[in-house]
Amino acid sequence: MSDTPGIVVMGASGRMGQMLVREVQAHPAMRLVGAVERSGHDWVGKDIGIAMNGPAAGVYVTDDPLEAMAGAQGVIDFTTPQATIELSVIAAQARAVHVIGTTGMTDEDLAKLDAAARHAVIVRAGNMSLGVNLLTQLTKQVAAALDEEFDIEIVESHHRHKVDAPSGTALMLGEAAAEGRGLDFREAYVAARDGITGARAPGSIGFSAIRGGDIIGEHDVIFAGAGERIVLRHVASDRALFARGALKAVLWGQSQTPGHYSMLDVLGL
Ligand SMILES: NC(=O)C1=CN([C@@H]2O[C@H](COP(=O)(O)OP(=O)(O)OC[C@H]3O[C@@H](n4cnc5c(N)ncnc54)[C@H](OP(=O)(O)O)[C@@H]3O)[C@@H](O)[C@H]2O)C=CC1
Ligand SMILES: O=C(O)C1=N[C@H](C(=O)O)C[C@H](O)C1
Repeated sequence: MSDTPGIVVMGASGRMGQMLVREVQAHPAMRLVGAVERSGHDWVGKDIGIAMNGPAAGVYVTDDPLEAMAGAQGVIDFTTPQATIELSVIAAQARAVHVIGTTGMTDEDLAKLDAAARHAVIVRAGNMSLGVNLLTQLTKQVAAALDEEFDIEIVESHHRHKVDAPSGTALMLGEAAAEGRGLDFREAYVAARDGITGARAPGSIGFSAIRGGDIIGEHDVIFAGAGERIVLRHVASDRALFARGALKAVLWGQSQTPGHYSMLDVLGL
């Protein structure tokens, strides 16, 4: 039995899933021990390496997360809210670190994750990159330094396949801005302006979402004042960025006590 943690990748055929499989396989301090896809997916039963048009990996895709988690110390999960919530119960039973990149969670979903995190380590972030997590801190700082004369707007752009809006990253940035300015995020939140909206409400935080092509993920936090504008921007040009953050999180989680953590905890920001 090896000392390196055994890692399961949930949603292994997805855009992030495939990236995660490659990164886990290439990492010297972890082993790929499982790959999960939804029931009915045509990769189920196949060797994950072959399914990804590469050499055999000796790991067969299963639709049974419980089976995949046997002997695993961590699971990395970039899927859907429903799949993530179901998996959180299984990961907690297995006492495995559950790293969650899935976005589009409701408050009810988050409460279920809090419950699972009483028994196991969960690390969840709408964006796993160092750059975006640093940007949340900068956003909080700038929002605190500027008064309400500077309107805060967040613009995000993603590929045509993305199903949720605003993005998880945009919400993280919005929450950081609200915190910096001492606003209640829910009260400040304004999305999807259309028609005769009336003038901008003072103290609001606006969100705009662009969807198209193969954009990996771009975020602007705009502080718009009279005669000047400050724009904080993050551009992701490679999904490996998110996968590497997730790998860092699953290793970090091995030495933590149960709880619901964020990438700020992992990165010490
Ligand atoms: N936090 C971060 O840093 C990042 C977060 N994300 C988020 O990650 C999520 C996934 O993104 P992306 O990879 O682009 O999406 P994809 O649709 O490409 O991948 C999701 C995968 O999950 C699979 N899946 C769905 N239900 C289940 C289930 N019950 N069991 C196992 N697998 C399941 C899907 O299968 P099928 O297609 O057959 O339904 C699909 O293969 C999104 O929420 C996205 O916003 C993305 C990038 C970075
Ligand atoms: O769906 C994506 O692709 C991404 N989702 C995350 C989000 O919702 O912010 C992170 C990244 O921007 C890519």
